[in-house]
Order: sequence, then C-alpha cells, then structure tokens
Amino acid sequence: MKFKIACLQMDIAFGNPEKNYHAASRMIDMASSQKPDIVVLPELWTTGYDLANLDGTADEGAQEAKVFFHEAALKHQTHFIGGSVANKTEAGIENTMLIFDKEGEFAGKYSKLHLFRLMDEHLYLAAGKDKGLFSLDGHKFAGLICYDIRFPEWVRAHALQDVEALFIVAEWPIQRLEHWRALLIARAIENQCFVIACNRAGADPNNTFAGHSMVIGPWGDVIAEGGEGEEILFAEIDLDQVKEARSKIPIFTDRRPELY
Ligand SMILES: NC(=O)CCC(=O)C(=O)O
Repeated sequence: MKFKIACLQMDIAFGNPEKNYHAASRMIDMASSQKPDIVVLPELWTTGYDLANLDGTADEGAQEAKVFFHEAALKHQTHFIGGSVANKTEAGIENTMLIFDKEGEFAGKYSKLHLFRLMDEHLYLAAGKDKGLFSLDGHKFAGLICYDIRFPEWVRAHALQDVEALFIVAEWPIQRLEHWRALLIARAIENQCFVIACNRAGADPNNTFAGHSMVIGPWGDVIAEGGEGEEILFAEIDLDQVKEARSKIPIFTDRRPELY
C-alpha cells in the first residue's frame, strides 16, 4: 500500500498557541492541494519550548488539539499525526502526540517517554507511559518524539510488534543536525522500516532548529529531505518495501535474544 505524506516543517511562535493554530491551519490547507494521505506536524507545535509558561498555555486534556484534528481530518479526509502538544493531565504536563484517522476518529496517543534534560524537560514535563502503537488503514505504525530516537531499544520494541513505519516529531536544534540525520537513517536500516520525521524550523530564545525533516526507506535511502526553513515536505512511501527488505536480510529471524 502506498501513502502520500506531507510533513509540515513549520516555524513555531514561542508561547503563542493562537498564532500557531492559525499557522498550522494555513499549512494544512496548502498541503491539502496535493491530497496527502497522512499529514505530520512537529513536536510542541502549539507552544514551542516556552516550558516556564506552560501552566498558562498547556491544553487541558489536549481537548483543543483534539477538536482541531477531528475537524481538520474530516475537512481534508486525511490522517493526522498531530505532532505533539503540551497536555495538562493529572500526572502533570505531558508532551503528547495525537493521532486522528481520516474519518476524524481518535486513533491513538503517545506521551514522550524520555525527557530531554538539556532542554529542561525534566523540570517542567511529566514522562509518559504509552506504547505509542497505532493503526491506520490496517497498517501498524509507531509514534516517537525527538530525543526518543537516541534509544534504539525502545524503537526495536516497536519493530518487534511488526510496525512498518515510525513517525517521529521533533524540535531538534541545528547544532546536532548530523546526529539527527545519522540516528534517523540508522533507525530505518536496523529496523527495516520507513522513518517519517517532521522537525520544526525557525528559532526560539534558546535554540535555532534544524528543519531537515526526512522521509527514509527501509534500506536507509533518503526519499525526501527538507531544507532549514519553513516548508511542506511531500513524499510517497510504498509499504511493500518493508516486506521486501525484511525477507532479503531476515534480521528478525536471525536475532539471538537469548544471548542479549
Ligand atoms: N526536543 C528534543 O527532544 C531534542 C532532542 C535533541 O536535541 C537531542 O540531541 O537528542
């Protein structure tokens, strides 16, 4: 099965959800002219990393974001991997990805598991406990958020559940661009699956972000890659390539988990 993907590599206004909702709507309308099957947004796209003010700007139960994606999915008949939003829960503020299918139905959520200390996440955010697995059109996928890509054992756990594509949403700074590219390509090759990674563009008071959203095939081939600025990255993926790669080099059969 083929899917046409649109990654919204948006600039994000610091601590300004209203402005960011407008910007996202505008980009979704633009992306829709190419009739994508799946639209992907970046990490914390409603607030950016204005963590100190999340008490005032976080979305209670992610309700506003849920209504937004429900309506956008119905309007454009497109699946949404809704980046992530600051989600006020009983456990604290989580960094939560929402998935909506093209009928506007809630299809899953994932709250970031690994908090990134270098950007103070551990001071303001609560770590999630979700698995992050979901299905769209009968295919199994997983969601990951930014720093998660440094944990190959977490990504492997998804691959062992027959996931065919990993959707990664991020606010990854420019100074570690080469880590971003190398880690994404490695996660695709070692798990023999597609990697669809949507990063933000622009800057906030503390960081300039890398852009370079990427769509990578199960052989590690870079199908599409963004530049540094705001843009919509389009790519088509063919999930049959996952079976092909896994049957040519059967690493899932050849693993020796009893020894490691
Ligand atoms: N938002 C993040 O999780 C950033 C992760 C990052 O920059 C890294 O190097 O890892």
